[in-house]
Amino acid sequence: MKICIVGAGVIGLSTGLCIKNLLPAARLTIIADTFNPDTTSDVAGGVWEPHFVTYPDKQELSKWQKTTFNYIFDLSVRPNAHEYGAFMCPSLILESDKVEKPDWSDIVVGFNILSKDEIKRRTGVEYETGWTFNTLVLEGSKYLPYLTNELRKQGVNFEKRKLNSLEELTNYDVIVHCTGYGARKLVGDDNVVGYSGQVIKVDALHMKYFITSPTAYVIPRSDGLIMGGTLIEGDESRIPDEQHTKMIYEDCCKLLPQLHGCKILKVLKGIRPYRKNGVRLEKEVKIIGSKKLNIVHNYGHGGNGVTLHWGCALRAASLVKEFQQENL
Ligand SMILES: Cc1cc2nc3c(=O)[nH]c(=O)nc-3n(C[C@H](O)[C@H](O)[C@H](O)COP(=O)(O)OP(=O)(O)OC[C@H]3O[C@@H](n4cnc5c(N)ncnc54)[C@H](O)[C@@H]3O)c2cc1C
Repeated sequence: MKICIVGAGVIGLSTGLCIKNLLPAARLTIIADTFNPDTTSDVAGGVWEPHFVTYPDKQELSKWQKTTFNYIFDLSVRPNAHEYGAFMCPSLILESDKVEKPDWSDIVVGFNILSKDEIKRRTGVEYETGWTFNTLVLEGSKYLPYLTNELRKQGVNFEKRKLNSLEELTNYDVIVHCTGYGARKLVGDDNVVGYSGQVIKVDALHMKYFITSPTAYVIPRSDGLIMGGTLIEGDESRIPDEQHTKMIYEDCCKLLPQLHGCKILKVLKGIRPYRKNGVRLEKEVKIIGSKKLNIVHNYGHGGNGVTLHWGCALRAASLVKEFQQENL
């Protein structure tokens, strides 16, 4: 069976690994116009935290979230967890409005709702909502190379090229489509809307908490700290904006004054692939003249690509297997 995955972000690479686990004999090629370290997945904060996530089937969504949490947790407790960039992280979420307890509160560890007094005592500022819990972080700069190496070891081919249409791939038995924001053009899906995100990496190694407020957030890294960030609808540019860099730095220092003076190491920008009706994870058959394209779509994860990736990758691999069984 000849399979082609289009896209080499966290979704394409993890789907590749799940397909190889399920169908070891499959001949797999991954085509993409950008690879690690130049994809949006490399920019991701990498925190497991559902964020503006929509999907019509709530049970299925919860399954993908839980499966992914458990999978990252398993990576984080292995002796070589640092090679995957997976670790457990104490977290604090602050909101100006009163927000109901999220439906994912039973997936993370030790979810606790803070009283307004407790929030004021801890932060010195008044917020309506405050939650503490432990969640997981997966660093793209380590996890994506790990996935790539695993796939190479299993004989997967990598090809760097930009596609204008999936119809260029008629010589494959199944195409697995994982192009994130690229799907808007590649398959003409107008429901995909890009929300750009800029973050900066600083040398504050001592900060080991994920903290997010209405104006700023910080996420620890093994080699620094991510300060974020912007969320701009419809912005397609991946070139960082200097004014935004300044604003992010100032807002994070307002949230955590101990960050004043830390050095900027890197500025990163990516495009979150939101999709109005939620992730597209389904099979499609297209007839092109005398040829048939068997497609599995797996795109549109918005700001939740890391949070959902493993659950979605397992499902996408099972859809590939369904195509194989139908053709037998
Ligand atoms: C600032 C920021 C912070 C974030 N923080 C988090 C977080 O903490 N937690 C979380 O869960 N998510 C987070 N996200 C969201 C996360 O980054 C995305 O959901 C995820 O990266 C999407 O992965 P993907 O593989 O679908 O897309 P991408 O990483 O964009 O990969 C798409 C791939 O498709 C290829 N491609 C596209 N079009 C074509 C074409 N025409 N031909 C060939 N190849 C093509 C690209 O080259 C690339 O290889 C964040 C995003 C941003 C920007």
